[in-house]
Amino acid sequence: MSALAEMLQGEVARAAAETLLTVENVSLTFGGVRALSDISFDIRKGEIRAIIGPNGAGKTSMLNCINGFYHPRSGRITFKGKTRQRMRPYEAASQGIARTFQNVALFKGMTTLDNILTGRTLKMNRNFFWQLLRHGPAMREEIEHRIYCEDIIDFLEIEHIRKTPVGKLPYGLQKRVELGRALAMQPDLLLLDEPMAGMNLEEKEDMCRFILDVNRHFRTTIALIEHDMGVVMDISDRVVVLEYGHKIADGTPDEVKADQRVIDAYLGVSH
Ligand SMILES: Nc1ncnc2c1ncn2[C@@H]1O[C@H](COP(=O)(O)OP(=O)(O)OP(=O)(O)O)[C@@H](O)[C@H]1O
Repeated sequence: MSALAEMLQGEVARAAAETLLTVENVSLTFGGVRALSDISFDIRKGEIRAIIGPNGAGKTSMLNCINGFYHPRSGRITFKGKTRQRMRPYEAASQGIARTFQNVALFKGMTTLDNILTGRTLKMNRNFFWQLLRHGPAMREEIEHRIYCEDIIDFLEIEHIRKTPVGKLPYGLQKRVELGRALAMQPDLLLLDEPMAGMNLEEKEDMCRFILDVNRHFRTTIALIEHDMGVVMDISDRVVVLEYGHKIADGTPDEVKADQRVIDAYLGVSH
């Protein structure tokens, strides 16, 4: 093999190794509404990838396709080298995709610790019988899961609310607990749907710091939807922009910021 061919092969292999998820020509419709039209982009291992766009652009629908909640009408999604046509949310979760929601989705009557422990469910090996007995291997396993969750609680600086029912917590802290539960799944890919929605400035700054820390400390790849452009441009490695279900731009924050179609979309210029 020539030196050039070898080099090219190396490049291809490296690019493949660096890509965690590929979305290819994905389309999704609801009755007459085309929520997504022929969308393609990728997410590289270790990056923070933002998905932005005006209201109704298709951002949440895209996350829902990635985590198996919606099944695209056409196109395909490849995660960790495995291409799938249809996948259910629990299969996506067991393969390493965790998710938080636009409106917090926690068990409001349960404590912070118990909510975060629910994130370990898929990691539990002992069956229901052992868990009922709370004895032997099941007991040991539960202790290990609790230690793991306590570490996450320390990491997210929420020790003071570990025994508080989450329904009693302010919204910003509930969002942090939800992040904790997703982290408890030890995901390869973390999907965050508007993690800073409804937060005040201080809460937003905290959440930004935690997202960056999660990315660096756990090396978790993150895809996030966020409306706050300052935040998106500050913390993302790359940004994909949707408008009316179409992809209109894809690149670094600087590239996207300078793109005329993006400027028009955000200023409401009709095409
Ligand atoms: N379950 C559904 N049934 C019918 N239409 C839907 C459904 N989910 C989304 N849509 C439609 O698909 C389009 C894209 O919606 P989506 O929620 O993905 O946009 P979005 O960019 O996340 O918007 P927002 O920023 O307001 O959350 C919209 O026209 C929306 O009305």
